[in-house]
Amino acid sequence: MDTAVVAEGLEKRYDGTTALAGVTLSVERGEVFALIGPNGAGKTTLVRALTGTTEPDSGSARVLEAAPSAVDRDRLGVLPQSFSPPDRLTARELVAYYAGLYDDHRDPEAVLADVGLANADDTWYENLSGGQQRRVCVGTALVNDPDVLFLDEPTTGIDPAGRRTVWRLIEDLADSGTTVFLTTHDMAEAERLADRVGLLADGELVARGTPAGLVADHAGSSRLTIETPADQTAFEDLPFPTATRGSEVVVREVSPADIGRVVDYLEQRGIDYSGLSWAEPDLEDVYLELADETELERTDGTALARAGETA
Ligand SMILES: Nc1ncnc2c1ncn2[C@@H]1O[C@H](COP(=O)(O)OP(=O)(O)OP(=O)(O)O)[C@@H](O)[C@H]1O
Repeated sequence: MDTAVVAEGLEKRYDGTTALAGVTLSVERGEVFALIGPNGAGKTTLVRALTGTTEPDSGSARVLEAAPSAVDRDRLGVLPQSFSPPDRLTARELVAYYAGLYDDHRDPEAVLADVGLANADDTWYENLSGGQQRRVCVGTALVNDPDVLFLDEPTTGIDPAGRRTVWRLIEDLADSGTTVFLTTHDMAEAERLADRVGLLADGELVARGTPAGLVADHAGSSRLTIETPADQTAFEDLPFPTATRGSEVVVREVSPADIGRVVDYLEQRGIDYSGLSWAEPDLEDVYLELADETELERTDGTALARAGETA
């Protein structure tokens, strides 16, 4: 398979902040690649470096075998994280306007219908809801039927049904051969859409792989979560590993067939519980395993800073 997007050793610093600390990755043609990671990890900076809207300090990027700023614009679609089209154009006028910027483009009416805006197409952009505005923006990014589409948090602010509309749209584009590079905080979105996922933390790509591969490598086993005032010691005779997490006890390596055994154990020992839930590990567990430390450091830091302020 040919490569559509390549980053080699990309570094970018802003004053004292390292946004990208040497990122190397490649995305094959027709692949959907999802970039996940905490706030401030460098995702938008990486998208900007790959689309030619920021210059890296070092390293290089290629899209469709060209430097990002030299890619044929007809072949590239970009939805930036912050995108403010003119407020006093209707959804229909906006999509038609962006269509007019390209030699070849899709039918704007069909694009509006695809993003679920066929009924709001005569409303000024400024009067659309946040989610409707984001749908218009998604429409403008793909109106030229690009070969490579960068979507920086495409479904932020879009309601659950609308999110599924956008997901189906992305799936259809991928089925027709479009390469999609997506950033998202929605693990269900990454897991559903992506062939491969990359996890960026502090400007470094700390893990990459298929969603299933990442889950197998980093997310641990299935778990039964029990809401209970009892702690782990009440569970020590269970033949499964357990851990106390706040007001819950988490029992690991429990298959669906074992749930009955655990419930019998609770009943026989008279252990109080108010809820039970069983879950397979998923991409969210991968994220929590690999990126949670960044959050803990950050929140600890904030708490300490606050303590210092009030002391
Ligand atoms: N133009 C800029 N000037 C100064 N610092 C910047 C600039 N752009 C990004 N940064 C910093 O670089 C780091 C990475 O930011 P970036 O926006 O790439 O993160 P992100 O992963 O996209 O975050 P989010 O999930 O919140 O969108 C942050 O610390 C941010 O403050």
